Amino acid sequence: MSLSTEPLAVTGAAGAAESAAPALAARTSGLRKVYGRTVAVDCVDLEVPQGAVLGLLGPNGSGKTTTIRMLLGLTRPSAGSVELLGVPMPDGADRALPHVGALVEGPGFHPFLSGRENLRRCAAAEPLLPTGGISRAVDEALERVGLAAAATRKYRGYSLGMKQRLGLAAALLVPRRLVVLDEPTNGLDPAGTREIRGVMAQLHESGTTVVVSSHLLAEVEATCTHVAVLHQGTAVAQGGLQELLDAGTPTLTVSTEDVQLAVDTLRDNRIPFKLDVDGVRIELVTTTSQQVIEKLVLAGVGVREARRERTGLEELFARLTESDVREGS
Ligand SMILES: Nc1ncnc2c1ncn2[C@@H]1O[C@H](COP(=O)(O)OP(=O)(O)OP(=O)(O)O)[C@@H](O)[C@H]1O
Repeated sequence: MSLSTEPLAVTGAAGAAESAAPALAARTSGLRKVYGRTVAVDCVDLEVPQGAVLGLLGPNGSGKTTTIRMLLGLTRPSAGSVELLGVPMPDGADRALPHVGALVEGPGFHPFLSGRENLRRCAAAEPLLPTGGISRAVDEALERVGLAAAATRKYRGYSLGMKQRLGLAAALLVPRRLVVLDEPTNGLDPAGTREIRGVMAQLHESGTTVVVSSHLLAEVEATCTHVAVLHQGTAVAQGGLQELLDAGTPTLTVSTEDVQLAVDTLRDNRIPFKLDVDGVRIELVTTTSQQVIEKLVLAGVGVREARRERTGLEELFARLTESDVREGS
């Protein structure tokens, strides 16, 4: 991935963020945050390519929210640097943030105002939104997150999913170059999750860069083009999702009732394997799944099911979360 180190020309109120597109929508270098004795984030070099949907993946407490807060200038790094849309943070916050929509740590809405009234207040504080455009922007944002029908209801009567969607609507009041979402589907039912995914897909199609944190691999796999895996505050993997998925050694799990015959066949063919719950598991290092299946079938092994699995990212993420479970026990 090429890095743009060129300083961007600063023009007008929004400065660099408006004048040219940096190669990376966000970048951190040697990012570190310490709270007392807790090192929440350490040595994180994050690169968010323009137009990517980057999943910040990691178990609870791995530093996702802290990283996002530093990206947005909500907290100052103890060490290292952050660039958002080509400008340094937090000092360039006034220039970058009008182009960034964020849903972090539950939005602060007024409980006794309706969803629409709340959004109008948010809209009035948007530097890029002219006063005359507020009503339309609010209605469009409500429509986009599926809250148009509930727009006049008081915020305190909203379900968790509706509150989350109103937060997303606030983040989408003006076209953004970058949208940052911290665990946006937390606590949502499947329908709410689908709606948030739909909005993310729309953002991606329109060229908006998205950073979304999650502790769920499946969630990231379903929505992201890129991923960065955090573990105990450090980034242990980063890159294109497909690249990472392809990086590990694939394995083939063969379910069979003829386990002994399968074992003998694999030994005869010098194919390393492990016994699995209902069959054998083969690391596809020197052989392909087709070759393995052919050898087993020719030897008379009744293959009930054969599946390639445990790709690079899954393997890595499993290792992370398993080590956390051990540490916690
Ligand atoms: N304001 C704070 N003061 C003290 N410690 C903090 C603070 N914020 C975060 N931490 C600690 O920093 C570490 C990383 O926390 P962070 O919230 O960034 O992780 P996370 O990956 O977002 O977790 P989760 O998935 O549970 O939201 C944790 O050990 C957390 O307890």
